[in-house]
Amino acid sequence: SPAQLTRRVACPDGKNTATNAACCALFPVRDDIIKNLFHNQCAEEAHESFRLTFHDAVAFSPAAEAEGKFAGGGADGSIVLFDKIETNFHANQGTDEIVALQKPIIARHSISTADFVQFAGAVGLSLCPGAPQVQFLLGRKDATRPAPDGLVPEPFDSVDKILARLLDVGFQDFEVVWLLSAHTIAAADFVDPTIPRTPFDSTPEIFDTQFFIETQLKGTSFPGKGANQGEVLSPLRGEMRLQSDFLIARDNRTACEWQSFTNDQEKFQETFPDVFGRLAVLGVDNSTLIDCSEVLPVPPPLPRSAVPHFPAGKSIRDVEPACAETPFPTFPTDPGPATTIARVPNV
Ligand code: HEM
Ligand SMILES: [Ca+2]
Ligand SMILES: [Mn+2]
Repeated sequence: SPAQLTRRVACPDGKNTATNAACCALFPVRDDIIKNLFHNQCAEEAHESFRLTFHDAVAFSPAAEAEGKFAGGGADGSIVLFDKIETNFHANQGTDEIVALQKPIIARHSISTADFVQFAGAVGLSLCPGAPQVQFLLGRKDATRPAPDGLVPEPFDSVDKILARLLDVGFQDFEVVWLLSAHTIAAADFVDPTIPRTPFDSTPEIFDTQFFIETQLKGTSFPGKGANQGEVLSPLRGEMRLQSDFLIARDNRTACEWQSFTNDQEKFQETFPDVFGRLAVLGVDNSTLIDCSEVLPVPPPLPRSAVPHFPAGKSIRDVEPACAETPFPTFPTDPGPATTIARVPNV
């Protein structure tokens, strides 16, 4: 196979080999992160590190740059390097905690902060069953100045605003849907600060398609006292629904793409690496980067029991279909009484 034809070098640690000697330095970083930051689980810290990749990278505006303004360096580590400034931006609420946990780890390795942010997020993703294998490229330069405020999407932004912002960094409407696959392993701490770690789907510990199914169900209640800025009614007790996810699931530019993921784990897994790979190098001169994807762990497969389903108590009658071209697929309903979704644990 092509892999066997690639010459590998022995790493100085005496344990690992790599296709490029520069990747050797990442093995101890990976092991440190998995053990001491994630405790080997797809839980809060892995989710937050994964989210941080987006908040660092998306703070970049080619449109503003074309007008001669500095508008962020993209995946340049600025959210960690200038954390006193950037973690105070409203859209970055809550990122201060994961930044504080990442800093001592960055300090004990020789890796750029910009690379660390993207690497830690990719490693976090790889701990989640069902996640696809993504790329990791090494060699980003660190930021010398903070990104300006206003570039990270907010859950109360209009669909027009979110799509325009992401188009500025190169993502088409349908690719915004691909990116939002990330919300299958996600929860909110600050949308309703009285109920931190309230998940966006019933399975925040696995990278499955439930997020796309559940966001299409009619909203019935709030997980907390409700109607916070950026929050809309959710269909399940203990589940948080962002207004932005609700609207993008129902907008005629994105609804059919959204629906197409509900019953297609294969498409879901194949599309995410493309958009995540591009996100991870926003603003970066990628001609000098080295492919170290081999250092990332291979994600565990989805458990066989994880098949697309309507949560207990829900059926096709609860769906608010929004794709005019294709009827919403139907799924078996989980047995039992309607359940309350547990909050994501801290590990
Ligand atoms: C496009 C518009 C997006 C909006 C408006 C948005 C908004 C949000 C909000 C409000 C939260 C909850 C934050 C909190 O209160 O703790 C959240 C969580 C999260 N977001 Fe997004 N997001 C977007 C796109 C993305 C993308 C592209 C990624 C890809 C990496 C992503 C990854 C995550 C993750 C992993 C979490 C969960 C963090 C945790 O569980 O601690 N989001 N998002
Ligand atoms: Ca999930
Ligand atoms: Mn969180």
